[in-house]
Amino acid sequence: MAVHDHVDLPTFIEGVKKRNPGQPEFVQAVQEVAEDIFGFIADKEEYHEYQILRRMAEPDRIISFRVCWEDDKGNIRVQRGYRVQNNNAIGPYKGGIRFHPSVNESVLKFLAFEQTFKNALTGLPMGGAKGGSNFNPKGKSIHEIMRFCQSFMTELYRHVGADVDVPAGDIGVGAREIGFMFGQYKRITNQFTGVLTGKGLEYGGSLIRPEATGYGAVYFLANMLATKGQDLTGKIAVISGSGNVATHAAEKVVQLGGKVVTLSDSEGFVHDPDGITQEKIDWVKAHKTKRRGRISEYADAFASASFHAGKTPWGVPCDVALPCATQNELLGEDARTLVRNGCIAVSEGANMPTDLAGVHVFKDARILYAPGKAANAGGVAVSGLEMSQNSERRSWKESELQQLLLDIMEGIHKSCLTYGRVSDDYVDYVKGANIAGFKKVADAMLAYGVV
Ligand SMILES: NC(=O)C1=CN([C@@H]2O[C@H](COP(=O)(O)OP(=O)(O)OC[C@H]3O[C@@H](n4cnc5c(N)ncnc54)[C@H](OP(=O)(O)O)[C@@H]3O)[C@@H](O)[C@H]2O)C=CC1
Ligand SMILES: O=C(O)CCC(=O)C(=O)O
Repeated sequence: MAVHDHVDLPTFIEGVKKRNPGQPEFVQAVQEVAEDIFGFIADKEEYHEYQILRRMAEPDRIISFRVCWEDDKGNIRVQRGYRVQNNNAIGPYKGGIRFHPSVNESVLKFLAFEQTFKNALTGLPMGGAKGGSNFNPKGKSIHEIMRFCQSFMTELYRHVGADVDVPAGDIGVGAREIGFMFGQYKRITNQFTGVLTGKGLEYGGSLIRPEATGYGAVYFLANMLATKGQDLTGKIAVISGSGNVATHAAEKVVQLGGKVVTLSDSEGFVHDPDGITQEKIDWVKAHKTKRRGRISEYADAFASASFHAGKTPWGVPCDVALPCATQNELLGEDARTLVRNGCIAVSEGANMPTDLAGVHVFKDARILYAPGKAANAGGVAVSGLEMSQNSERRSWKESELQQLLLDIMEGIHKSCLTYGRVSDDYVDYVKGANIAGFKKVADAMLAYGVV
């Protein structure tokens, strides 16, 4: 057999940097994966010959388009929309849509790349994609949001479809925005299909999809703790974010006997040493989704809490941490603080919330550390189940879906053990998730030859 040139890891990363100038988030995501995959494929010639990792790190296509909409004062506004379709080797493209001023090609490419591995880990047939716009929903009226969503879909509709690419929500996109986009897709195409997930229950949505990402991240955490003979009872949890993922993660921690002491948003964090109970979580949910308020107002509503402007919550001593806001919100120094303060487990509800330096701190300290692509896969998994229900034209019971979510998170945890066990007492979950996700997609790509 011919022996093909093997580039080494530094040369590979240099190549990724050169081909993707000014895209630090994408380079970071690829580097984190490549650090593990290079070891795994060292003696596997076929993966080299067919340039599998190199091909995975080049999106199938990037669609970028203009989105025009009219604000309430009659001004014409122009935004940029994207869909990055990274890889559909194992199923239709699948992944959320983000509306946030920080959205750019680098951010969406990293998210679509990560999504490819995450979706493979779920065991369901879904490829990886991500989309969005630099549109800022904050401070916009509901009619402005609606007009923007309709305009966004007026271009996106030609690139998506129930068997082609199935978007869902992400930062700034919840059930309300999915409703506006689904309505516009239906109107343009005159078809009622499962083109989006995260829909309302009245029109094809799935039970427990809103809860699934946060709950799943806590199930993964519980699975990790169980390997050490521990559970969440009495554990102090520090959580960042106060959106969909953070509030549902908090809810599940409380249900499993833990005490949540922080939540945050982009302006700072609240610390409530008395614990953020279910009643307080319900207040936060209503505050964020209905009143569209800021987390600082939690400290006005609950006397036991203090607000820390411009700060992240990682300095608050805890047993477990769940970063559930955004990428690179937990840096190397924060990771060192968490470890120093006795944190024994970190489960990422957000995508790539820990920077590379932080990842290395957690690995070196040998604490239980689950990367987002494993820990937050519950959301897209239930999206996959929503697609199945739409295809069958029926709705499954909540108890069935709850059990499936538990089973899928346990399955992902097992895959991480299979590929990430380093010694009797240490599992590298990053390595486990990267290799398990890679192998499935890579083997499908090999089956297709060079395409
Ligand atoms: N929704 C889902 O099913 C899934 C989401 N994820 C990931 O989870 C994370 C949170 O998503 P989700 O809860 O859905 O989004 P939401 O829009 O519901 O909430 C986002 C939260 O993160 C905060 N946030 C956003 N940007 C920043 C920033 N730059 N700095 C600090 N805080 C920030 C927001 O604060 P503010 O209100 O101030 O902007 C808000 O509290 C993202 O990384 C997303 O990709 C992963 C898997 C599935
Ligand atoms: O449910 C989905 O399709 C997407 C979820 C998502 O965007 C993610 O897993 O990051």
